[in-house]
Amino acid sequence: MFATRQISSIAKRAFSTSTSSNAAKVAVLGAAGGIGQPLSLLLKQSSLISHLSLYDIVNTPGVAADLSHINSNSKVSGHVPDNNGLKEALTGCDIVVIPAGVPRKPGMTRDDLFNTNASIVRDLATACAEHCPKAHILVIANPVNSTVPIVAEVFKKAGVFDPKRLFGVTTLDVVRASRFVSEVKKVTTEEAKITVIGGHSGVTIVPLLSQSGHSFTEEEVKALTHRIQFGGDEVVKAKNGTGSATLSMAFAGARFTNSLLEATVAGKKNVVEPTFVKSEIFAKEGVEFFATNVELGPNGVEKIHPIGQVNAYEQGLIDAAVPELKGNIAKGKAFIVKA
Ligand SMILES: NC(=O)c1ccc[n+]([C@@H]2O[C@H](COP(=O)([O-])OP(=O)(O)OC[C@H]3O[C@@H](n4cnc5c(N)ncnc54)[C@H](O)[C@@H]3O)[C@@H](O)[C@H]2O)c1
Ligand SMILES: O=C(O)C[C@H](O)C(=O)O
Repeated sequence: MFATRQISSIAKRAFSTSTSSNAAKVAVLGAAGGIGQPLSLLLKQSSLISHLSLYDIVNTPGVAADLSHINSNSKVSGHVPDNNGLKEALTGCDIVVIPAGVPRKPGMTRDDLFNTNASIVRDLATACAEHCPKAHILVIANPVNSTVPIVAEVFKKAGVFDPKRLFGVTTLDVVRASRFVSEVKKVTTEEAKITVIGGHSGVTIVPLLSQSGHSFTEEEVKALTHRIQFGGDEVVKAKNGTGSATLSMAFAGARFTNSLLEATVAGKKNVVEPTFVKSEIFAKEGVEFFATNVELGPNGVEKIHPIGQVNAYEQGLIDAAVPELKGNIAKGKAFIVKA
């Protein structure tokens, strides 16, 4: 009893209270986890964040206390479920990033996480729809191809869905693609900007190497494509049962969040990031969400870039991705619509 009360009072405490009006309240849900902690550390460095609100079912008071000693200007608060912790974490939020959920172990697909993560994401989305219906929602929790439709359906049910403000975070795929291509072509990562479209799992991850400006042998294309599509498996295998990518994901999640902050808070123009959003590109094929490069603006999605020119090999990859994506999206949607 004493311990619970003590945790609650610490949990509600906000630290380092300097704020700026030209900055946003950003919540990280799952903030005490493998991604959540380094992501929160990276976001603590942003001058475009006035309040970093950390929520998890455990341990956020400690994470918040620790981060609050960093002398950047944002306030940090830590919240757990006690005493309306989720409501407090979310109220007034401009951006909510969701890495809450279980990660893969070797031998699992991302879809194998659905049974656990679908309800976690549904419940967090329900709270967002109630307490910060206008916030931009950035979904990291896997399987992204299904969890993004879950958030959409929850927001639709609550009558607050704005497709311009819902993003599946696929940034790690382009981060990996850039790194892997830079190694093969012996160029800097700035010289290896790779467009990746589709979704975020296996064959739904479609790198468009032909648009990179580099030339590749057929073997290089096949090897790079496979490595980009299954890069997550490399990390899962190397971590040997202790989780999946956390540090590179924190880097990628911070990159996307910072780009959105630049577009929404700082008014920067021509901010483009790849992301899995509601899109017309394959809507006729029944694919409601699709990742392409997206221009971000003050209200979130400003302009969805077309796929552009692809070669026959890439067209084959797209043809394999579309039916898989359709099934993943339908599964997420059905989880809410029939509930
Ligand atoms: N989109 C991507 O590119 C990408 C990349 C890497 C990992 N992921 C996914 O991100 C998720 C998290 O990975 P991780 O390595 O950080 O896992 P983790 O287990 O280290 O951390 C997850 C955190 O979520 C918390 N949590 C669980 N249920 C919660 C709830 N209802 N409310 C709030 N918090 C809750 C846990 O307490 C834990 O701290 C996984 O689903 C993983 O597959 C996605
Ligand atoms: O591979 C995973 O399960 C985590 C993540 O989706 C990744 O791409 O690293």
